[in-house]
Amino acid sequence: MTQHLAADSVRIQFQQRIVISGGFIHAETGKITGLLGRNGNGKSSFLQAIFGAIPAEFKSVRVNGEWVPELLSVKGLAAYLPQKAFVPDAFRVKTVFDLYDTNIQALQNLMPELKPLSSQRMDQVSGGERRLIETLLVLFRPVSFVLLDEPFSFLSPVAVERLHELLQQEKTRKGIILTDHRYRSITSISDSLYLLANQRTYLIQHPDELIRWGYLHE
Ligand SMILES: Nc1ncnc2c1ncn2[C@@H]1O[C@H](COP(=O)(O)OP(=O)(O)OP(=O)(O)O)[C@@H](O)[C@H]1O
Repeated sequence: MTQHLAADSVRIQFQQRIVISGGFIHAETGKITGLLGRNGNGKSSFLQAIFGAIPAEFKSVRVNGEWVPELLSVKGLAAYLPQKAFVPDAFRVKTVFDLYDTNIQALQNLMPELKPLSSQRMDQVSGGERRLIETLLVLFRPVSFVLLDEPFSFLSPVAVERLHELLQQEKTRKGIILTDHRYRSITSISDSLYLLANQRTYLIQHPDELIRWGYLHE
């Protein structure tokens, strides 16, 4: 059965400054929902507030019509990839996959480049390798929804391609919300697309709207 996640009336303020006054997004299992926006427009804050990692002045988050105050408090519901690295440096890659109950061998078959990394410590892998590892840890959580903040950062084109394939594969089991500045990656993979601008989210129906809102040049 398709599951639905709807967040609306999201209002986020830091001190006196309103960052988002009317945030709305809808995601569902089987689909990838892309979120675009210029630097500082509030994409990370929006995802964090929906997940429950930061407080919002106001928000309404519903899953299948039921109000859920914090996604993060409901077991098996959602997982979130923060923009910044989150796995401690001293952990070995294999240990982290074990802790996350993720089958590293199955992933290594899909991504052979992970093989030589499994015995390395997190602070010994490259920036792109670390990003990929942390993205996979979150993407493969046994949850209904994943929220991914800039999973393509630091990734080489071939790693981006592989991650595209894994996202397409995982969306058959999950609803995925994705934000990144590699906008072509987002537009090519998303089933629905939102833009954050002027403190609001807008559902984008046509790529031209990205130009009209000043996200892209003509
Ligand atoms: N904890 C905080 N305290 C005060 N201001 C904050 C805090 N977190 C974020 N901001 C501000 O809120 C605004 C939105 O930040 P956010 O990181 O959500 O934007 P973003 O769209 O994800 O940006 P980018 O694409 O550059 O990562 C920025 O102006 C930022 O400086």
